[in-house]
Amino acid sequence: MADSTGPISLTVHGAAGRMGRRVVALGMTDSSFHLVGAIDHAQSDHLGKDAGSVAGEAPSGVEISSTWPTLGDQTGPQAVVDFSLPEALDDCLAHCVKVGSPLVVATTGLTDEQKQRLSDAAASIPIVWAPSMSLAVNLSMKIAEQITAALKDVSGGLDVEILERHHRFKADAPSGTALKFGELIAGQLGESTTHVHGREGHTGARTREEIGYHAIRVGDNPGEHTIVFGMLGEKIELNVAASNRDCYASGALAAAKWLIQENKGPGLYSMFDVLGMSDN
Ligand SMILES: NC(=O)C1=CN([C@@H]2O[C@H](COP(=O)(O)OP(=O)(O)OC[C@H]3O[C@@H](n4cnc5c(N)ncnc54)[C@H](O)[C@@H]3O)[C@@H](O)[C@H]2O)C=CC1
Ligand SMILES: O=C(O)C1=N[C@H](C(=O)O)C[C@H](O)C1
Repeated sequence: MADSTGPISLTVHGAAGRMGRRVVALGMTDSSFHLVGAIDHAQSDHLGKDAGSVAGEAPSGVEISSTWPTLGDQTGPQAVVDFSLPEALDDCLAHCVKVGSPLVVATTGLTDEQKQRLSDAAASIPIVWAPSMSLAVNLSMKIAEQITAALKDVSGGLDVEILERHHRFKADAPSGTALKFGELIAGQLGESTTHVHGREGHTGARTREEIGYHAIRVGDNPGEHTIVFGMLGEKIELNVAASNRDCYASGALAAAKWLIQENKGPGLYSMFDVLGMSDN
């Protein structure tokens, strides 16, 4: 149970997708949650089908729909978990603000304008937003910051390159996680850091200030990031890899529980907050 008022009424946005299905499946087996809504695109082939069945589980009694569930006079806690597409997020945000629902946003590839709308919405509802809901990835981000802080002034200079590998279906590049690693590492390196996406042709020698990003798309890889800290004479490679998508799905559900159990007010929270890894 999420708290004394009973299980969290869970709505999954993007429920028919690769991630949405895993959130539905894990949410159904967790007594802290009661699945009440499964939203997907109005043109989805899965509209009208049972969300549990689409997820490969027992029927849930909840059909995949393009309209939001009406929770009526139910007084228990509710939460929305979003794994969809950037262009789908605005409607989801508007709905959550309208009904006052806590929201977990996992979708990546957001525009600057969308990030601003997320911040604006967080003035009225609690939102967890993170490019990776994985414990191992978030811990690796903290380790990457520490390695950078320790090596940034190393004799001969430090070169940081970020390699990410994902399944062939991924729509955005580089991954939201790679960008977040880069942002955190740049925070340690300093303001003159530049971000270089791939290299081709006569690029000249690498500068000390740049972070390089390389996006690999292969098969069914559920997500892997390697941060290379190269020096003259030696290197460190920090590798974090998912074996399947459940690290993200269970992280998102943990974030929804955290919002409810900690009784979080309006605000924009990160997985560092959820995992107790924030600096402040
Ligand atoms: N933060 C994290 O830990 C993770 C984030 N992601 C991100 O989550 C997102 C989804 O990833 P996948 O599940 O692999 O993609 P997917 O393409 O399999 O699923 C997206 C789902 O959203 C649905 N959708 C599209 N338009 C919609 C609309 N207007 N309303 C409702 N649903 C709509 C699609 O029909 C589809 O079912 C991506 O941005 C991905 O990068 C993925 C894994 C982990
Ligand atoms: O699309 C994916 O699959 C993933 N997307 C996220 C990202 O862009 O960082 C997180 C994870 O790596 C899987």
